[in-house]
Amino acid sequence: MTVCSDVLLFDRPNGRLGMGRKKRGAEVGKIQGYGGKLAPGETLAQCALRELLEEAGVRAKEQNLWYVAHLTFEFPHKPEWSQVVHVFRLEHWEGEPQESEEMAPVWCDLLALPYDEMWDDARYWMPRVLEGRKVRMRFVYGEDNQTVAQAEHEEWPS
Ligand SMILES: Nc1[nH]c(=O)nc2c1ncn2[C@H]1C[C@H](O)[C@@H](COP(=O)(O)OP(=O)(O)OP(=O)(O)O)O1
Repeated sequence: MTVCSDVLLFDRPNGRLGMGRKKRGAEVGKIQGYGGKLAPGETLAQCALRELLEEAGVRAKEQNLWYVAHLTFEFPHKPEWSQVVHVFRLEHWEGEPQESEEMAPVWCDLLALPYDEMWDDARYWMPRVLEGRKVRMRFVYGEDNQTVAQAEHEEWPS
């Protein structure tokens, strides 16, 4: 299955979360973290920082990335969309997110995230991540490829 890294810019002092609105691809119009597919030979953290730079022009250090979620998305009716996404929270970075070919930056109020404009799974896992919990979940999307049909917590391997 495709593997992706994903970064959430956690601007705690200002009570906001930095994400981007997708300008192209399957998720056009959706608000989501900055991220993309793992390139050969890359670690998840390297991928996260590369995608953040490519999509938002923001630089950050690996030591400031916090691993917060392991998410498996299954699309039985569109298998090519199925993927595993590793989510990192970032609290320190350099620069202000800039619009790129792929994303337009969006700052969201941490207390009122725009779940209606995000992937349907976000409402299940993001509140937990924002509470500081580490999450491992699996989602199965329904026939419309837009609505979560099944959501479950998974065990971390011991
Ligand atoms: N269901 C979902 N919920 C969510 O919150 N984020 C998701 C998601 N599905 C994908 N993402 C995020 C993870 C990652 O940041 C990004 C991956 O999207 P894509 O597969 O479109 O990758 P890209 O086309 O950006 O990859 P590259 O071509 O490598 O840049 O979308």
